[in-house]
Amino acid sequence: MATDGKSNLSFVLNKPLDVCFQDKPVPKINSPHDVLVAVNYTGICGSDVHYWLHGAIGHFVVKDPMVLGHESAGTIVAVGDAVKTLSVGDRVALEPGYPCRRCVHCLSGHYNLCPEMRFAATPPYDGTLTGFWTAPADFCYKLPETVSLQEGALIEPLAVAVHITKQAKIQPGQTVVVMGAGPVGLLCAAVAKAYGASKVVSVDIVPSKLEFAKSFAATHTYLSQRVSPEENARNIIAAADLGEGADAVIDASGAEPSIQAALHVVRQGGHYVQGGMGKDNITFPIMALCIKEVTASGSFRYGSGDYRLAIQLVEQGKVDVKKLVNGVVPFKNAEEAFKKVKEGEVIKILIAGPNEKVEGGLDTTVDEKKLKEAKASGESGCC
Ligand SMILES: NC(=O)c1ccc[n+]([C@@H]2O[C@H](COP(=O)([O-])OP(=O)(O)OC[C@H]3O[C@@H](n4cnc5c(N)ncnc54)[C@H](O)[C@@H]3O)[C@@H](O)[C@H]2O)c1
Ligand SMILES: OC[C@H](O)C(O)[C@@H](O)CO
Repeated sequence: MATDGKSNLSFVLNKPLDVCFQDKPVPKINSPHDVLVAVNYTGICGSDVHYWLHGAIGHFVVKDPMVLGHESAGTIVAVGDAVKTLSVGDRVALEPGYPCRRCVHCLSGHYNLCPEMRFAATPPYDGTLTGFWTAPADFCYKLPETVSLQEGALIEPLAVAVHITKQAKIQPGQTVVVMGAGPVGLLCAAVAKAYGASKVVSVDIVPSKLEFAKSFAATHTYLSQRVSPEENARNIIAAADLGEGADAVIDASGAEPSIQAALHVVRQGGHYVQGGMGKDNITFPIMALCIKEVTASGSFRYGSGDYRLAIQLVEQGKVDVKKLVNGVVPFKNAEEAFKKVKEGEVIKILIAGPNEKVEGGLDTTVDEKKLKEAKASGESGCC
């Protein structure tokens, strides 16, 4: 496809709360192993919203204008000479971070830990809210015929959940508690179920999120109370009849009270996984970790095999990512979509690529009032 002279409209963050649309040059295929993709749909992640609001996450600071977005699916429009696995017209989920492939972490199979990672919409690298995107072919995953491009945009957060849930080492029949019922927590709950968990308990501070969790993947839910972490933990164990405690507990909230309760919910010898990213430092119940011999793991993004497994879970109908999507907005309404996510009015909203036609609107099902109350009380663990 000839892309010379084509428009490549992109959604650019200049500085906090200052965004614009820019027509950038269509990127060139610079390696014979790369492909050029027309982006069809992009989801908004909490980290995109955080950059939009604050211009930084930890030591990643937006110093120059940066294109936002990293949860995308698209259609191949050109391939480099060495590409054998993809052809023009293939629909793909985009894995948005490219490691160096040479360092000790890459060579040991943990490329998500590569210090040279170039991750979309993490400064200084541009993101995928753009018309055309170049990528190494092996970081573009062909979607099966039964998986739509909109579902394809949800593969990124699902891969995050796959990676988190893998660390929890769930065996068939085990019990799992997931703290937080935002997109990542909901997807962890669904993956835990797909891994064979017999009970999956979703915990949140917003009732409507728990209602949705019950309809999505949770077998039990618990509305966290303003009581001690120990008491919340006892209540969770009682509510789901977890006996000595849960075999595995995943934090997908990043909130300190949730992390504290998690260490009291997990059984002796159980697994705890930190998926949520909240404050850098918190008070952590280290005695519970020690005395119960809990195996605790961190989880960051995704690595070998996670994208493929995420796509299989969708293809096999084990995780219905469509249910998370409240609506699709045209590219020109990207800022409006960011506002909706910020206000907690949606679970997942997709922004159509600049060359995509969009029908329909937004379905806002989340209990906005409760969420605002929670945010005002400082309980939310968003990064
Ligand atoms: N580890 C990774 O690679 C990775 C990748 C993406 C996102 N994240 C992080 O995962 C977390 C979840 O992402 P998300 O997109 O679902 O975010 P989100 O903000 O939509 O979801 C967080 C949920 O936690 C709930 N919550 C807040 N305080 C709570 C408490 N005390 N107890 C129980 N629940 C509570 C909120 O109501 C919300 O539903 C975020 O912290 C995000 O930064 C991590
Ligand atoms: O899904 C990937 C995550 O959004 C990113 O790693 C971000 O949260 C930190 O850079």
